[in-house]
Amino acid sequence: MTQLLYHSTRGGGNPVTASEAILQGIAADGGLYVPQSVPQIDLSLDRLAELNYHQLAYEILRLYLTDYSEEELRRAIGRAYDEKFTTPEIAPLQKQAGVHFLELFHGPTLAFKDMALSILPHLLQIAVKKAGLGKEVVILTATSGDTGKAALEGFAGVDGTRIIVFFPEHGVSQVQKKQMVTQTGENTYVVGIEGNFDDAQSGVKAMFTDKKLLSAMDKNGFAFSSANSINIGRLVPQVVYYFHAYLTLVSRGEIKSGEEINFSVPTGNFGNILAGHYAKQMGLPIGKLICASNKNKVLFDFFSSGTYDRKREFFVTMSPSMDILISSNLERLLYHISGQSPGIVSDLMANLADTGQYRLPENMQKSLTDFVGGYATEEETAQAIRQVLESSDYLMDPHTAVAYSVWQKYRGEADDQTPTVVVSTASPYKFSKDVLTAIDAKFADYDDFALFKEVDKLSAGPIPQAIKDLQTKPVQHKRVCQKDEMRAIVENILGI
Ligand SMILES: N[C@@H](CCOP(=O)(O)O)C(=O)O
Repeated sequence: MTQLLYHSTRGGGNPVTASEAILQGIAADGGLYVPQSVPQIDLSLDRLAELNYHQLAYEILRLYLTDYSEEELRRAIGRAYDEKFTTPEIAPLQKQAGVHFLELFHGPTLAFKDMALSILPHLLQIAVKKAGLGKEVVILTATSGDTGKAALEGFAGVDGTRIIVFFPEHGVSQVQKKQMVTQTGENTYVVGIEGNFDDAQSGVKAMFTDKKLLSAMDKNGFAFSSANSINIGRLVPQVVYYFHAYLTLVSRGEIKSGEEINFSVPTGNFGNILAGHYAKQMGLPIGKLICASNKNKVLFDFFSSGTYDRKREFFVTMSPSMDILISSNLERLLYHISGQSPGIVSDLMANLADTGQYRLPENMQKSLTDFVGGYATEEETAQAIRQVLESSDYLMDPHTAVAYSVWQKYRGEADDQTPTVVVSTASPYKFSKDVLTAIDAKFADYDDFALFKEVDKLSAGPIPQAIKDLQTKPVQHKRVCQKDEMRAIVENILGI
């Protein structure tokens, strides 16, 4: 098979192999690695429909990670998708309320991030060996709630790595925070910041291109990588579940092979939905990718107007993982729809950095037809939770509820009856208080932990083992910093 190489969206440096891109996390010029071309599936959908999740993952991953051997990939897949997932299906599909929910929260941390962060540490360790790196890899991670815990779980105790997670001290759910600050493992560091996710992500990205810091890291035997979806090693495993959802519908006779379906995806950093876009580009029959935002509707405005404008009020919502105004992965989409022009992407990104906004040229705007933007207010999100519980006895978390609400509005407005998969990104247990308050205001007086039993009563399945004893677990991490202290914290942790 010919080698698939990866380029920086901003054109700097030479193309790199998949393992090099995964190891670096982000390109040296601050751009994101993108495949030089999106590979095409080389097996028929009918043949793919015969495969289980592991086999399917191999068939997708081998097309992107061409410098990994078959044995390396199969072993990594086997170790990633094992009994850490509470269902052998890995990503079950539930037909409820006129739609299909793709449940991606049956992994160890109860969020879709497990789908990629269970395998990324294995891919990274292989990459370290291939590169003969001889350095400790420091995984710098910014989180708005879910990535952080999934990354900690994936990298805790992994030889040759340290993981440092920055999260908004006042912008995640109680369960999300407790999941992170109780993380054990000598190579794990968790730091709250007095700022929002965008501050955390910008601080992390700046460190990746900070020459002085990089030189100090190098001298002391460290190298950075990333567990965020800016790392292509996060995105590729996410492509798999789009295929899995489609093929499950074919196997169940819900659709005919080749028929188009839509996906409604709750999105903040644009990584999840971009993985769906790659699946479509690979040949999966996807009609619309519905990009569902919460009250922080920067992506909705972008798709409606062609202008990206992050200069606006930032809201803390009941879907905190999507409280994001700088959607990193949009840069990759811009690269693809610009005809792979690093010059255009660099200009747009420079505008974003300098003025907080950019406007797409007309021809690029016309290339956005795969996507439909929509958003749900807090009240619409709560209403969706109530409505689906009442009609179908099915309990959604607030992120999933955003995607459901946006899909409903889109279907009505566009009169589009295409079978649809709502990507269900987190367990309702992670947001017990908000979920239950959406149903009955009396629950607003309780905390997340006190309400696990109530969630259990509402057919969400038994309280997951992963969070059963969370409330009483000892706190391991107490660091909190200002947003301009992130670099100093990293230097302190590494002793450089
Ligand atoms: N929703 C995320 C924010 C970071 O996104 P990522 O997909 O780039 O890791 C979170 O929960 O942290």
